[in-house]
Amino acid sequence: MKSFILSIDQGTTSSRAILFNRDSEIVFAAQREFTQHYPQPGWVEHDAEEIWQSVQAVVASALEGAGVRPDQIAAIGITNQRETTVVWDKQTGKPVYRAIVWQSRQTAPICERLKEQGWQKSIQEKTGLLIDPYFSATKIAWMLDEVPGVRERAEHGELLLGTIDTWLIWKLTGGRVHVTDYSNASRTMLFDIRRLQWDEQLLELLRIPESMLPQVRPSSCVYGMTDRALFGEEIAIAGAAGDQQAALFGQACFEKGMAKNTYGTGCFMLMNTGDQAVSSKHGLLTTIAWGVGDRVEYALEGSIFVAGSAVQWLRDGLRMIEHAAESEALAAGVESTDGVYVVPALVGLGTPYWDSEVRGAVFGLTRGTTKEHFIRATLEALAYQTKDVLAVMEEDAGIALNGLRVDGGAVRNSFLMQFQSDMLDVPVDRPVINETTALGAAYLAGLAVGYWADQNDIAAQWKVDRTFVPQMDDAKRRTLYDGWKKAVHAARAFK
Ligand SMILES: Nc1ncnc2c1ncn2[C@@H]1O[C@H](COP(=O)(O)OP(=O)(O)O)[C@@H](O)[C@H]1O
Ligand SMILES: O=P(O)(O)OC[C@H](O)CO
Repeated sequence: MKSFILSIDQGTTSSRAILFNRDSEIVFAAQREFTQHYPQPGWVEHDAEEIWQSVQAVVASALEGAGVRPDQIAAIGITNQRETTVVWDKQTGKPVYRAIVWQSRQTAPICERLKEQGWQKSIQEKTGLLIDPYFSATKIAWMLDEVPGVRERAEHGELLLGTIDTWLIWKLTGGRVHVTDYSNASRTMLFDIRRLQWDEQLLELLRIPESMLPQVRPSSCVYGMTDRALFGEEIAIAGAAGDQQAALFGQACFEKGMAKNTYGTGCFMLMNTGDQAVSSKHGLLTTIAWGVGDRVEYALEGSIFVAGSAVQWLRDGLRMIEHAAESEALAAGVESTDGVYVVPALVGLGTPYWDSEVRGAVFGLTRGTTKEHFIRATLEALAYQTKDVLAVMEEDAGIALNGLRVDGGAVRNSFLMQFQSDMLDVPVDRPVINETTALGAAYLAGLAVGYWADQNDIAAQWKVDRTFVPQMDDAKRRTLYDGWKKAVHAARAFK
């Protein structure tokens, strides 16, 4: 039996390769950042070739660092920044343009046009998504329409498209396999999440030739073998999922009603809704969680744009702290925020407000306000935003949460986690392994090749590091949260 699973986590700012053993322990992790391109205000692009090079480099470092040979790897799992899209030439393997990143707003005019034409309802019914430049569909349309020669080449069947999972699998297999998984397909705004197929009407609407599209497969299955030239060995690529869905899997949220929240740059909260694709009335996204075997499961997703990045802003913009970790002791050093609220709407607000015009605001300042109050109010804002999302999620799903599993860089902050539990009035579970995204991809790959027996085997491996239990009384919780609601309302009025 081979000893390790190699997980490739291709994120927005860095690529990571992590080797896991059968006890879900990290054997070795390697990470490399790559270039962010901002060709115009609001545009974000990546060089897909540089991404591929960064992935090769971290895989090589992980194998070398761990002293592991390729023949000791049972399978590779891939997880990726979602929605980011690449179009490339089938013959040469060269991208026709840089990858357009999920954050990029260059397709806002296309989205406005689709909204004006009345497509919102039908697009939400088919894809579970809202019309927004965030998703892949309009990024593809933009490349076809704006990059000279691309439409013609696409119509001649010379070009392929894909999200980052697709690009990496294509590269890893030496250009032999063009696939994606259900979870990534469900972020394109081209995939019918109930019929489980590309939607002909949306392809026609955006004039995207079908020949460019990858085949959609389950998230746990052998997509192909790596090109022998890469590792001198063929290794099965056996798992793929978008990073937030992979984190849900890595947190073993397998039962309907289980949820996780990832506190990174932003926050992404996902709740497993089982085999039901629940439609949201409050700005949540309905998305495919994963396909394992012949079963597809769904999730509701809420997006908070600014979370850990608010702490970065305290550090780099306001220079109130030198390291993110200092925020914890400073916040805990005061009894309360003394009535201060920070609304960190630095790039607008996501779920449930979807207000791209609102900007950050601070309320309740007095002569007595200190840096500590300000820092505490910023951290508390992460917890309030999460409560905003959870409130609509519980309503849309008709499920009351009885615990939240957390991960991501900011969960190291125990003050924040305790306040989160107090605000939600549910226990918050921080697991031993914080790299749940990579772990989820490893699990998906491991399941496909029999490295782990089944999901029960995996669920039994999930271990809690610390559970934060609610300690705040109801009246205080209500008063604090009412203040937050008022602050958001006032911030939105200032436009
Ligand atoms: N102790 C801490 N308290 C609060 N925020 C933190 C702490 N440590 C890290 N962060 C925040 O977590 C984020 C990094 O988390 P990570 O999961 O690596 O994010 P991403 O994957 O989005 O790059 C940063 O925005 C950082 O400010
Ligand atoms: O790369 P991350 O961790 O910032 O995640 C990006 C999300 O997948 C975008 O939808």
